[in-house]
Amino acid sequence: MDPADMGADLEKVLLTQEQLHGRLDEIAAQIDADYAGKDLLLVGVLKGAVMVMADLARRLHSPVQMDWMAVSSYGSGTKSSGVVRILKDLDTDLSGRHVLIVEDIIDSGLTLSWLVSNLRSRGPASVEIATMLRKPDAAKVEVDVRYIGFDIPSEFVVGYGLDYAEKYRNLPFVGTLAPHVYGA
Ligand SMILES: O=P(O)(O)OC[C@H]1O[C@H](OP(=O)(O)OP(=O)(O)O)[C@H](O)[C@@H]1O
Ligand code: HPA
Ligand SMILES: [Mg+2]
Repeated sequence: MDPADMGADLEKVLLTQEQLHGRLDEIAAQIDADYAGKDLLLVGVLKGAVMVMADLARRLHSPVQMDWMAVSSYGSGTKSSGVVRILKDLDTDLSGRHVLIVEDIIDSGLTLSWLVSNLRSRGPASVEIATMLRKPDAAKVEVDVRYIGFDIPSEFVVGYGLDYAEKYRNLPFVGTLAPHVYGA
């Protein structure tokens, strides 16, 4: 897709579709090797993780299970307050399971840090994280991440599942928005 298709809303492309897919090939191969002989449950975090989940899962060679959670931070306008509410819980019992959480981005880290301890309390055999993007300079809490696509600067990005006001998730690449989109 040409950035021009979304009007003049984009400022720059940070990661192309080819870069995202190339990195997913490598991560999928690592996951295949690490979980060889084990039953793996992928847990996608709605809605941002939809694209990475779909593209990662199709690259894996074992018949994984996929389940979804929807969570929401609340607090007055803050992005991730660290206080997280479950909007949709898993359908799967985690006892004894090898769980791999699939995320689009770790920004402050608050969402995942909460989610990891929530899922660990359910008696799984293991809980690890795969994220397409991470903003190391934005971390408010350290999260132990097993698989990382790319470290990126602390800029607000959209595309490949990531939204601004619920839009732009369908861009096949990751980019930044032009200032006029934010009303600047
Ligand atoms: O590291 P953090 O600062 O906690 O931010 C990362 C989280 O924020 C975004 O989700 P959001 O809550 O916006 O929901 P969405 O996935 O539906 O866009 C993103 O998809 C991560 O889940
Ligand atoms: O940079 C971002 N873009 C979109 N959604 C997000 N959620 C956390 N960080 C981001
Ligand atoms: Mg989001």
